[in-house]
Amino acid sequence: MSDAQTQIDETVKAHDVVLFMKGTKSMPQCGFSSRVAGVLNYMGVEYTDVNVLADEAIRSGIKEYSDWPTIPQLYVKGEFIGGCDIVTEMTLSGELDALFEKNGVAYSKEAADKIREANA
Ligand SMILES: N[C@@H](CCC(=O)N[C@@H](CS)C(=O)NCC(=O)O)C(=O)O
Repeated sequence: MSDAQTQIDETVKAHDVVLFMKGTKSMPQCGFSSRVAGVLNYMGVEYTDVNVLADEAIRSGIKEYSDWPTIPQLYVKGEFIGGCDIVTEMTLSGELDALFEKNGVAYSKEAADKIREANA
């Protein structure tokens, strides 16, 4: 594995929830990243953010790692979950709640319900 692949692999295995994004969770620099970070922030999920704009090798490396062409990318327990569209759909369908519950990731169900109510 290249250095970037090793670094990515170690990061997603060391933290329960990791979001590769443009910018940071407190200052996203792209609407798609902002949306996923916003959902996780609102749901009170503890997660590690990796700013791909800070490292070109990670920006290209994460696409190779997941075989997914875009950023953001959400990982739970080392597994690639999806980007903005998938995470949005999973939030609205309740699949994200189920995924967090299955993996013992703490989140606010009340906040998730509020997102669903607002988008009903
Ligand atoms: N439909 C995508 C939207 C994300 C997207 O299109 N990201 C683009 C623009 S931020 C991207 O990562 N392009 C490759 C790059 O900038 O390296 C999703 O669901 O996440």
